[in-house]
Amino acid sequence: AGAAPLRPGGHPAVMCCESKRRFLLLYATQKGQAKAIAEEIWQQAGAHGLEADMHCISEMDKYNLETEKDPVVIVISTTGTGEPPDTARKFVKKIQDKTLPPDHFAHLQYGLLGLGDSEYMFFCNGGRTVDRRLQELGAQHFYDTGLADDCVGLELVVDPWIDGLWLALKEALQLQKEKEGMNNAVSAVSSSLSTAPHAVHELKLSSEVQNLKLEDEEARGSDTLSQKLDDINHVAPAGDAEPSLVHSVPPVSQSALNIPALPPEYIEVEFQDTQGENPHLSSLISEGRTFEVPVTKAVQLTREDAVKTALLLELDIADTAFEYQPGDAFCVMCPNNVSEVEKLLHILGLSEKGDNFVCVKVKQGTKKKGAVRPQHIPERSTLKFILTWCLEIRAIPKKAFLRALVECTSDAGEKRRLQELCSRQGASDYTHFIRDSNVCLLDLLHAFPSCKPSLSLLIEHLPKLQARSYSVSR
Ligand SMILES: Cc1cc2nc3c(=O)[nH]c(=O)nc-3n(C[C@H](O)[C@H](O)[C@H](O)COP(=O)(O)O)c2cc1C
Repeated sequence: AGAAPLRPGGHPAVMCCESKRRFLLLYATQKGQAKAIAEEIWQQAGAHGLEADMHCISEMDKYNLETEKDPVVIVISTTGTGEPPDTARKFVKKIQDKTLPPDHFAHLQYGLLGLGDSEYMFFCNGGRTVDRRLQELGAQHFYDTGLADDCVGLELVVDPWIDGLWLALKEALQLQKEKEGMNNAVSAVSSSLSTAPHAVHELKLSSEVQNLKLEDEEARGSDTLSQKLDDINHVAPAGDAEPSLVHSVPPVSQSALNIPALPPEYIEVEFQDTQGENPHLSSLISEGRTFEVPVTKAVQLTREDAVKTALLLELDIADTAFEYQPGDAFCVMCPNNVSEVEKLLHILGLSEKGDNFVCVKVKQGTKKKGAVRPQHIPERSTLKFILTWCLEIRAIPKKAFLRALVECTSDAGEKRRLQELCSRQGASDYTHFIRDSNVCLLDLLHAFPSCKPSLSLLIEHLPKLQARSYSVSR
């Protein structure tokens, strides 16, 4: 019920709501990404008329897979050398029990999203282990397993996986409803139904997405930003017959659009005149200590034409005192590029305010359920600090972000194109011109010059700038 039909320039039609159907959502995380993704699924569920009953997989007193009738969604990462996260240990031990019969989970329908990093030998092994064992115990997929690679960007798999999840869940719930109905009416029929083929939504995600490769990082450098847009022929297409980032062709350009509901605003920012220090970088990480160390050597290991650039960086840690051993992880925090931050400030009309302290609060009376102040924005820091150290300004904008940007765009043509890009009808344009092209916020703001978002909107929609983890080896 989240997508209401919208005619060009029209208003969303009122749609009736069904009572919300439940599904169980379990996450197993080591560093927080699987949890953040589960929270995103939890948040989106409402707009799809569904309710996610979400728990950490370790909270085994809060759910019971032995009796679970509703579909189960599992988001699980990998740590160590192909191990499931610590929070999943007990769960894995429980399902590994050799005495369990092969139909132990025959009643269970599930979809699994594994997180990993292809730089590691045992890619997504935590998720694969759980997936394999659930299959051995008779559980059935209602949706293809997704394996997301942190090395090229989890979102390349996570976003389409979540987009496809809703239809698959609805089909699974419908099937379950029919099954229950049959069960109630004629018990004899139920046994044959349980073995009937599933109306599974075949996405073949896992195989497709693993083949995605990272675009040359160099092409994302700030100096080449606008060049990139020209290069990929999105701003200046060959002719009107060709679609581009800013230009659509029939049928998209002529159709009525189903666009997502406008996400409610929930952030308020206030500039303060006070002076002071920005927080120490260590406050941006949840565990461990931070050290600022010089980079003493940087060598490009790959050729210029390599699909993915690999760099050997040497850090001088002579002046730091800490113990480490093979298997430990270092988290490297890379700030956003200074000139990109400056460009963003300029477009936002906030160049003068970069050094002002900003107070970020939840907007009073917001309609967003459970709105909380983003934890990754410090209580007291300057605007430049937030844009440099806290927000992932190069993230690929999600459809909800595009939907919100529509409201800040004055040019009618640009507004319509942004509506198309977040609409159901424009789904393949979104994939092609935004996701696959690695378009980021600055690209969009260059391509749609009448779009003038507020700082609060950016804080609502730009994800946390994550520290990147690297394992220590001998
Ligand atoms: C110390 C460490 C070990 C890891 N080991 C693996 C591994 O063996 N296989 C893999 O596919 N990914 C591995 N990863 C990558 C993580 O699974 C990946 O970054 C994931 O997105 C983390 O999700 P989380 O924050 O929910 O734990 C490892 C990451 C770290 C920091």
